[in-house]
Amino acid sequence: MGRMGRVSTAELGRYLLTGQINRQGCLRTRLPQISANAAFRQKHQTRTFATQADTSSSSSVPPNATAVPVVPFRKQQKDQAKALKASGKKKKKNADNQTVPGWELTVGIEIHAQLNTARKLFSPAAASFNDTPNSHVALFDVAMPGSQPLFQPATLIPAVRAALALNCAIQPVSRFDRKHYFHWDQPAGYQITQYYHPFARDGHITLLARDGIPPEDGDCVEIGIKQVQMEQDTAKTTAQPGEVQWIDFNRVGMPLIEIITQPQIHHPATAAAFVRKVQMLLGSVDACVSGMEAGGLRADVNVSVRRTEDAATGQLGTRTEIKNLSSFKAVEDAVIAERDRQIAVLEAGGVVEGETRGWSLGGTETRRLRGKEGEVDYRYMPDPDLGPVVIGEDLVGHLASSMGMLPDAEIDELAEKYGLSSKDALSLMMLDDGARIQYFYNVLDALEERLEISADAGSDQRHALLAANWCLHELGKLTELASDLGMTPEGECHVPSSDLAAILCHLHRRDITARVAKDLLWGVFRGEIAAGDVTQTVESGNLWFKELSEQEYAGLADEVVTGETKVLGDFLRFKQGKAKAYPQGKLMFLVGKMMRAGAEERMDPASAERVLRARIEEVHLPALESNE
Ligand SMILES: Nc1ncnc2c1ncn2[C@@H]1O[C@H](COP(=O)(O)OP(=O)(O)OP(=O)(O)O)[C@@H](O)[C@H]1O
Ligand SMILES: [Mg+2]
Ligand SMILES: [Mg+2]
Repeated sequence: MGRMGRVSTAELGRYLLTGQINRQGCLRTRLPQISANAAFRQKHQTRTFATQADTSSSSSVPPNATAVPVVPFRKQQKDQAKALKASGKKKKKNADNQTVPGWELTVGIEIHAQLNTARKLFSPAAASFNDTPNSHVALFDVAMPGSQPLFQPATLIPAVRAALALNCAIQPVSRFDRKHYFHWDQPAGYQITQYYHPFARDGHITLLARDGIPPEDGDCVEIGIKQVQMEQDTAKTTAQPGEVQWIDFNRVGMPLIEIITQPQIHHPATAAAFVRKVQMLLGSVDACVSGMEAGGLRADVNVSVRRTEDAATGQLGTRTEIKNLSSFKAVEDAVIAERDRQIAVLEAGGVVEGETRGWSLGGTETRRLRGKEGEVDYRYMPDPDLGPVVIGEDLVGHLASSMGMLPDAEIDELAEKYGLSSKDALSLMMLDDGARIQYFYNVLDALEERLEISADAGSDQRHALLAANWCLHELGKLTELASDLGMTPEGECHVPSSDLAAILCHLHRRDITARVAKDLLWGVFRGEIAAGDVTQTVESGNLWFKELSEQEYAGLADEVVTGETKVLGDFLRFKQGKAKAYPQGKLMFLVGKMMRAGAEERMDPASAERVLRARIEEVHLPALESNE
């Protein structure tokens, strides 16, 4: 399809009859599959397990690992950052770059988020992600003459939930307008949107320090939300070499909400924190199931600057808008770059022009896309085919009362109940588009069942903290490689929650060592241990933890201390008050020696450390002193 050309009606007709235009190529790029197995083994020398179920060649690869060939977005970004560094254009660290003396930054954000619905906004075609291109298209979606919009009321459910999570007032009556502009991704030549009569207004969210706002913003900052409106998404286009664009009309007409903030953000990190928090809020009320990484959320940032002494006038500087940012980091980086560009223009005596600009991932500057917003006449007009949207108080009341706990309350609860740091709690909630926390709850349920602990019994929640740490950190290690956990929104992945619970149950009871537990995790992940077979694997591999006795530990401790007079001297100096800090490093050095000297599968590093420390204090130091 040529550049800037509208899709001809004839061509669309051909598509509708045969389903055959531009089917190919709209899929995400597929890179050669990386052998998860080989790379894991290289990186982590872990125990391997013979596959229980069968011995066919594919058995050691996790069931879905082959279906995840895409290089994770995070890794792409890391690579780009690396390349940038290597090219010598080293940037100032963002943390030190939140303010410019003499200038005030103002940012307002528009977020477009795909709603979690079964149908498109005005047609009964399925709203589905990543399906065969052009397979969910109704006549109306491609503006076939004679087709009419059919508002799908069910789309209001996630929309209203989202607006409630953003503390908005739901409007009893809202209306749809046509906003005209011509682009190949929009067959009708206009987008149906609610700009002038949105369904929700006057909201706000509160950003806390833990959300990542910079110290300049204090403990918390409230960002006003001007309005939330429903609108149609455009088709997805993929640029091809030779000025060709591939178009996927599956996305056209998908229901979006646009969230528009007041211009109340004054630091780059706050802009990123805002978008991150909105994503988390929308996910937590099930309004949106796919985040920025998956393209379900896109942000436009509006940036202006003014001299500090002009702040009293109440007049903001001229804004420019940077469209279509697709990561939190891009939001922060683009705001910094645009702020600095505008300041440079003004300091050189120029004027900032209102314009739309673009940003490339990993870039260092924004670039002009088109001129003054005011020059574009969208010719807004009420859509004559659509009546007003009337939202009843009963619906709003029902959705408000069935919404469940919002993220801030949940983070506080995770911290209070299980002793998680709020940083870890936040990470659990953000990972896998919100599915990781569900996985944690699944693991915790299964673990409590095995340990026969009732969910709210007593204050001893060490098992929950253990589960949280594994769901976050040990699972995180599995994904360090360009591989995927295959996490579903229901909180299940290549490591079934019941199997992780089995591993953690044995670990919690000290039936196995942490080392063995980690090996089991890798075994389950690689498919070498079939679902439900954890305990059997421990049994058949004779991996149970038969811990050394106290005497045996003591014997090993004495063995490794022998001849270490210099090291013992450090402990003595501490004992005699000649050194301030306990020589913990030296202690761990000796623990390491102990672990190597004994049978690893029979030793717990914590027990080794405890006995060693006692032996040094009670036996070896007194001996040393009496020798002096
Ligand atoms: N001087 C300013 N500096 C920074 N941000 C501003 C300024 N004036 C307005 N904004 C912000 O710009 C955004 C304007 O978004 P809005 O959707 O209302 O208009 P638009 O950008 O013209 O529309 P669209 O991009 O959807 O066609 C808001 O978030 C608002 O807070
Ligand atoms: Mg807008
Ligand atoms: Mg805008």
